[in-house]
Amino acid sequence: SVLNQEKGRIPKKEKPPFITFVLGGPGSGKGTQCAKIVENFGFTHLSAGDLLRNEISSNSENGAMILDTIREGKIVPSNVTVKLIQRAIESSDNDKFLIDGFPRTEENRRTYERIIGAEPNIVLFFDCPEDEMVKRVLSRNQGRVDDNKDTVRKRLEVFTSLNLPVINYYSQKGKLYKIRAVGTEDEIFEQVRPIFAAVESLLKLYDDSTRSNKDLLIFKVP
Ligand SMILES: Nc1ncnc2c1ncn2[C@@H]1O[C@H](COP(=O)(O)OP(=O)(O)O)[C@@H](O)[C@H]1O
Ligand SMILES: Nc1ccn([C@H]2C[C@H](O)[C@@H](COP(=O)(O)OP(=O)(O)O)O2)c(=O)n1
Ligand SMILES: [Mg+2]
Repeated sequence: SVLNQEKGRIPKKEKPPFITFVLGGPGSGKGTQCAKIVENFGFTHLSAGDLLRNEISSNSENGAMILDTIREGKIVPSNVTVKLIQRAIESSDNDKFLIDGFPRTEENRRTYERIIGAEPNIVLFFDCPEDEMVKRVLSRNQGRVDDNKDTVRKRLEVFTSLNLPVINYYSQKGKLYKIRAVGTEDEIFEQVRPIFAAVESLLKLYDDSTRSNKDLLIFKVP
């Protein structure tokens, strides 16, 4: 945006976007609940896993490496994932995003902060018992190479060792909204809805003013 100003152009986006990170173990229902948030609150859903799977199917230079990593239940190098997210945000006209399945490691988180130069406004955590997550993943039926017993077991280990520290980090920052992710999809969404209803009314307030400082957004969710 500094470059844009030097060239005398009007920066495309004067107001910083509203960013929600959506976290939770494999099968905790992130994608399912994101679809409901999109429908009810007009967010743009960016699934890190979907962006990576698109790279595999479009035969990009990193495709083979990404496929191997996903099959092993490991985490793709952060610069690859962050660049895909950055491209998706910049090519969108929306100013509110759900970034689903990211950051999965502290290194993911720090790389995002370094490249994007911002923190998320809020973070959702879908907290689900392991046996329920395994049951859901194994009956997902989307033809995913990682939806098998072996990979899900590895993914749960990676989740506990690498993603829980990220969740604790945002909890300490007061940005974490923990959802008890058991019950029907609709029951779970009734825990999600009040959070975004509060976000919506605050965004309306700031849309009428400058919203130049995202730190002004302090959420008190009922
Ligand atoms: N509350 C729920 N109860 C039962 N099954 C669910 C629930 N929410 C999602 N599912 C199913 O579980 C699987 C995993 O959900 P998904 O949204 O893909 O989770 P994630 O993105 O966290 O891996 C999908 O097949 C989905 O239809
Ligand atoms: N930040 C991320 C997100 C996903 N990945 C890779 C590794 C993950 O096991 C797979 C699948 O992620 P995805 O979010 O689609 O998986 P779930 O919806 O949680 O089942 O993608 C990654 O390497 N880095
Ligand atoms: Mg998902």
